[in-house]
Amino acid sequence: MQNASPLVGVVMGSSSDWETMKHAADILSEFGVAFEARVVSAHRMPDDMFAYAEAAEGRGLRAIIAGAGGAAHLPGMLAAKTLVPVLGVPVASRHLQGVDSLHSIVQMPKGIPVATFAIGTAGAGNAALFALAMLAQDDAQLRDKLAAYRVRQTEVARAMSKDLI
Ligand SMILES: Nc1c(C(=O)O)ncn1[C@@H]1O[C@H](COP(=O)(O)O)[C@@H](O)[C@H]1O
Repeated sequence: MQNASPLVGVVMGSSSDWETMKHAADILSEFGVAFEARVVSAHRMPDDMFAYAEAAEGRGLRAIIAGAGGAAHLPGMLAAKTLVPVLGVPVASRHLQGVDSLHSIVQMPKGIPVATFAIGTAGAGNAALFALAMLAQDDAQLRDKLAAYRVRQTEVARAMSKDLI
């Protein structure tokens, strides 16, 4: 669903974040929600990052999932420049395992919120599920798909017991 007009932007500070962020993209694909994936570094391409944030609402984006590692300023800077909700994903960093990324994203000053998720792939997946839950507020079909996803997940969890003694 990368050709239809995107509803969700999946952005990241570097292509090295894609291993993590593709877990968000995979879930959006699974649910058939149009999205785009872009590298938009606040540090390395600040003007592009500003332009992306400024255009987001007019382009019809309903959520931006932003992943970054280390001094992870991207989600907060995007949030500073747009009213589109920003969902921050701390990417695991080489030396500090993403605790630095988490703290960078979660410690926003009052007034500019970033919804912050867990470090790594679980956070990326949950950010996508959260974006879907927001979109499902006015999309009954999507709501049904989310409900079915939960049912399947429960079945998988229940089946786990059979492998135990
Ligand atoms: N945190 C940021 C930002 C930003 O916040 O603007 N731009 C790049 N980065 C991060 O730098 C890490 C290393 O990047 P490289 O692998 O390209 O050296 C990545 O996790 C990226 O998100």
